[in-house]
Amino acid sequence: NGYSSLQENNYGSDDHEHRKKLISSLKSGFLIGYVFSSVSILTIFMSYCVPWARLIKRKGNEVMIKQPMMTSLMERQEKKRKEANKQRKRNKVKMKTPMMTSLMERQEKKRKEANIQISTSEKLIARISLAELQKATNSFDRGKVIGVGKTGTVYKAAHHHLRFTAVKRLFDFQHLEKQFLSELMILGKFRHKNIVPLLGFCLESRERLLVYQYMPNGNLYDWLHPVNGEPKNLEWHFRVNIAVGIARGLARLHNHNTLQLAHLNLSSSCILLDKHFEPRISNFGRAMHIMTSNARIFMANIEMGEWDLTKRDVHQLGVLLLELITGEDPLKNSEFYHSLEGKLVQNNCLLTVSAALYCAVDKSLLGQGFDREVLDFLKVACNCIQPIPNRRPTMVEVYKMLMAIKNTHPDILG
Ligand SMILES: Nc1ncnc2c1ncn2[C@@H]1O[C@H](COP(=O)(O)OP(=O)(O)OP(=O)(O)O)[C@@H](O)[C@H]1O
Repeated sequence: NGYSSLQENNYGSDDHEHRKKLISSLKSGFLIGYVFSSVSILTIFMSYCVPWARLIKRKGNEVMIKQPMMTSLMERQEKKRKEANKQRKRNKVKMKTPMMTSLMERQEKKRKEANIQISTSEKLIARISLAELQKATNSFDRGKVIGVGKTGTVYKAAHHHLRFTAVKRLFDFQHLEKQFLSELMILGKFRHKNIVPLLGFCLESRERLLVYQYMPNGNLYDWLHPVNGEPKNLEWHFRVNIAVGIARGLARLHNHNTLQLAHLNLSSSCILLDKHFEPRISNFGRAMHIMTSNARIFMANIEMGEWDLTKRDVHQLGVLLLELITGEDPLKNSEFYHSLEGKLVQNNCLLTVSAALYCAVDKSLLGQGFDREVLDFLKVACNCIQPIPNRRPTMVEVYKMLMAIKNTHPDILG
């Protein structure tokens, strides 16, 4: 039992020793395992995370580097695009500018000039309201129409203070603005017994109206060429007086001290007759300043005689004198006037031509004791229509020649 208990004791201490060793080896193994696995996990973690981190960092850096480059590049491109757009616009403007600007400038200049002319005219001629003219013409009643011209319709208007006037309502103001202003400026300045008096004007929205003194005997054309052959006898002394009056009015126009003008649109239809058959020249829409036009022509080095505007008026008056004495309508019988001019060129002899022409004279004028004057009148007319302008007399000379004829019988008209 003792041996067995000793053996048991020996065996018991060995077992204890062995267990201790086992535990310590287990502990160290466990520690090593723990350390190893921790290191492994850390290594694995590092091996994954660090490259990512680096990549992110690099990318971040790249972005940070790229960003300013990109931005400046884009900015430059944007700037270039804007610059190109601006340049394109500038080119467009450059292409348009000379034409557009000059057109706009001219329109603006015209508008300013028109305004100045209107305000100048306002000082000379009364401005009348459209409402008043509507009232005076019964709202432009057709029954009040006394004539229709190329530029407008003329109405007889009744006013309480002016009695009767002739109101000319222009058709299309945009195209006729120049004529309107021309009439205003000229008739505002010229007051003469042989020029139609302009009493007022109206300028409202699109309406342009001119108000003249009413001429009860209408126009000369209607007297010389009656409609439907209605006999309208215009006696010799009336015809002479009309011729003298027209020449007087034109001479005044050509020789005014501040404003010399050529009419350039003379015909029997623009000669109005007042109640005493005194002629009044109308239609100044085409009139021109002589000095300005002559100066321009002189600078262009063109022979003055050919272009002297006053000589055109003299020619037109010559045709009118022939119309007065022959009764031939220049609009319907242009052949008569052409053949007459042809004869003048061929013969250059007024007496022969006048003798031939004498046959064409209105028969009602002959055999009344004025045949000599009728012949002299014809000579004046032929002188005025000379084909070479320099050979035509001046308007003052025409006036004097006609006055001499009239004065042969001064008692006729008093
Ligand atoms: N002040 C007036 N008094 C009386 N009748 C007038 C007056 N003004 C014009 N008339 C009449 O109206 C007609 C037309 O006149 P207007 O001046 O418009 O005609 P026009 O001679 O053809 O001129 P335009 O070419 O400028 O139109 C004249 O022929 C005349 O019979």
